[in-house]
Amino acid sequence: NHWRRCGVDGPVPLPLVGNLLEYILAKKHFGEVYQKVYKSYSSASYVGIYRLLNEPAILVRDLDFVKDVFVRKFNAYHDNSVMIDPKLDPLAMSNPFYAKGDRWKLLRSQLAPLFTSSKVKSLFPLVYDVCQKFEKYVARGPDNQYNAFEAKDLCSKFTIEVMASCGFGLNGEAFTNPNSEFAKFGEQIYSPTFWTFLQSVGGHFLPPVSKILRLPSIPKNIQRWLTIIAKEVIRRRETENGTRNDFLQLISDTKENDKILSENEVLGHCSTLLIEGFETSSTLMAYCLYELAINPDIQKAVHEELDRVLVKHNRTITYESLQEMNYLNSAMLETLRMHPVMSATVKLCTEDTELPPQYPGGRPVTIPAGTSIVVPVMAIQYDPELYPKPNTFNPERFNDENQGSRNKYSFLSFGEGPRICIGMRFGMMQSKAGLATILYKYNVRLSPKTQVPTKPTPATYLLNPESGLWMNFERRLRKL
Ligand code: HEM
Repeated sequence: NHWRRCGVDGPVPLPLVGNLLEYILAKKHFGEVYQKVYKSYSSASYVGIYRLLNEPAILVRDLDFVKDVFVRKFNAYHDNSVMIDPKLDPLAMSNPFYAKGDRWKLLRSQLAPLFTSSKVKSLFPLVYDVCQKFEKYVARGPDNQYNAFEAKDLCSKFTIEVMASCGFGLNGEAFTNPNSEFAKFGEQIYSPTFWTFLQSVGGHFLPPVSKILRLPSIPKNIQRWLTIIAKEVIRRRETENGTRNDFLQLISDTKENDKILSENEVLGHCSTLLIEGFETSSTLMAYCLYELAINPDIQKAVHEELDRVLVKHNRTITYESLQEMNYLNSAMLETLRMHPVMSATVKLCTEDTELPPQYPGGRPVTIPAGTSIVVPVMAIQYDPELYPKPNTFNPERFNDENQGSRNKYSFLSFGEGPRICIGMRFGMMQSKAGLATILYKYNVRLSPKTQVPTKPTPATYLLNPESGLWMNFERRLRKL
């Protein structure tokens, strides 16, 4: 009765599971469940819903309200509606994504200097080295009974290797050693399993239950492993007196009030970058390859751009050449529109706040502090009023002209405002470098094993293709 009493319209909930029955039965990803609600209330600026254990939440529809949440009323909506237990998850305590209030401000300010354009550019040589390994690995061909590469797995190898190198200055051996610690880490933390499903449900919807079940956001053995390698690398750097241009060095050199950060702070930040940095980018890369494989004309246009740009750069991918690949950039943004890695962002309203009327001519409503605010990113990015023919992959939506004429808050794959993804520039750079490396040399074809259209698995918090994205790479014959 909560929303009925407040005079807010919304779907009738079921006991315990609220409006998330299909999610809890693992039939749909929660992003798809929110999309269904979004579509059913087309004239409302928001909808009153219930999440698990019938927690009342507001699902935002109107883009002006979205702007309030991310920017205009940031004071009331600055925290993410996620909770972690410091005892269970000491490393995640350094991740700004989980941090609240002043602690978030501090962590964000410590990380921000790492992501300026010049710092991102300075990391490019390390990314380039990994691109070379990536190319060699693909050239060797798939090594499985399906005679095809699974794109998510393939691209994760690339991004794990990049993060091992750019984060810690280590060789992750993701391409050469199937038992490498880095490869196992990637698999364990993000591959869809019953554990990741429980962790997603517990950590993001039912924090008290996750506390009782003792479900950390990062598995304990991974926390131990990360701590050991980071400490070892920090010690080695101290004794060798070496410097290397990577995240670990940049963080170690960071000063807070003229004091360098403690070893634990450095360790916490490195683990944040490793965890946030690889899965998001590999998901973008894998879905982009999938979309290009099922849209051969668009793939052809990407190839033409690569040939045109790289001929000017000695047929070598450089940081500068990446800046000239505008069409590939648009294809990546269109991929993120259709496959937003975080299909919904959930903020916490931290003070009693007046909302605009739900329907034109209605009256304003005050919601209490503690209410979760769901921004249904996937639903907004599939709204035909914002993106006509939303199921069609069309990179032209992201050329300068079309992007400029659309409401800024209709594209939320990196969030917006003061909490926008801090690693956006680096994530786009590493993904673009990896994609350009492969696409310059190969045509991408889908293997019959791939389900089209692809469906996200409900078992992971971030978007993940349910039955994989299987594909083959055929060497391109380029005219000289
Ligand atoms: C394609 C790649 C990526 C995508 C789609 C992505 C997406 C996102 C999204 C949606 C958020 C939440 C924004 C919000 O709370 O409103 C976020 C936050 C964050 N991302 Fe990314 N991300 C990507 C790459 C990266 C990389 C490469 C790093 C670091 C190396 C990174 C580090 C972070 C951090 C630390 C936060 C928390 C920021 C805060 O709360 O202040 N991300 N990202």
